[in-house]
Amino acid sequence: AKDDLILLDFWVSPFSLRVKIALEEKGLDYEAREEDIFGGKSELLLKSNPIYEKVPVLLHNGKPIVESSNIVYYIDETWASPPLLPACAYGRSRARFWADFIDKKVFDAGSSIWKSKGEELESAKKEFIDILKKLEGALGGKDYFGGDDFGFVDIVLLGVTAWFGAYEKYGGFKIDDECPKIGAWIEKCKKRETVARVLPDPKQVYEFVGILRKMNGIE
Ligand SMILES: N[C@@H](CCC(=O)N[C@@H](CSO)C(=O)NCC(=O)O)C(=O)O
Repeated sequence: AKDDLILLDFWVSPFSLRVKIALEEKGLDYEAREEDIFGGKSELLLKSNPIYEKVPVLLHNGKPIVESSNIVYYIDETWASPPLLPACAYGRSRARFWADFIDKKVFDAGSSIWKSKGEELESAKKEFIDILKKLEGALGGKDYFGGDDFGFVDIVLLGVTAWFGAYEKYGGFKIDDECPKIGAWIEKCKKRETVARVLPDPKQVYEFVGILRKMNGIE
């Protein structure tokens, strides 16, 4: 029988976005079920991810897989083609290193930008750009992080790029000026049908961050 795939989702979550891109790349049908993460999480979410109570959660024939990079890894191991990770252990370890770096650094550094003003904002912006420069170094002259083909690390970073326009606006910088190779990589990835289909509208993300700023008392 066909696999039953349900994604417990939040439309603007960079982490949910990673899973959607991976599912699209594998050509899988899935149901994205929107969670109200501010007002009231569903019983299914609380039961499926009792430890963090966060989205995304992928339910595969009822079995919950949690943590977005981990879910993308599971998808790649469960549906082989097209491969998102290399076959060799060294290549996989390098991919997981960069996914972990992205997980630890990029979203939090970006959040510091819209959460701060004045001096704090300046240092948050510098920190974010330093992190992007390290990623630019990893990309080098390659088309994608893994080389010639789009894959795991691209997907892990792409989810967060949906918020980059908001970071640029609130931070007063242009990624194309600071990290031109990353800027070019983003444009290339956005041309992929599997990415274009699931990326939220940057204007709507910017408006959402405006709401978050109000919720956090930042004007
Ligand atoms: N490390 C996890 C982060 C998921 C997350 O923060 N999800 C947020 C929505 S997106 O910002 C979430 O579910 N927040 C609800 C809450 O914090 O209660 C992952 O990669 O899946």
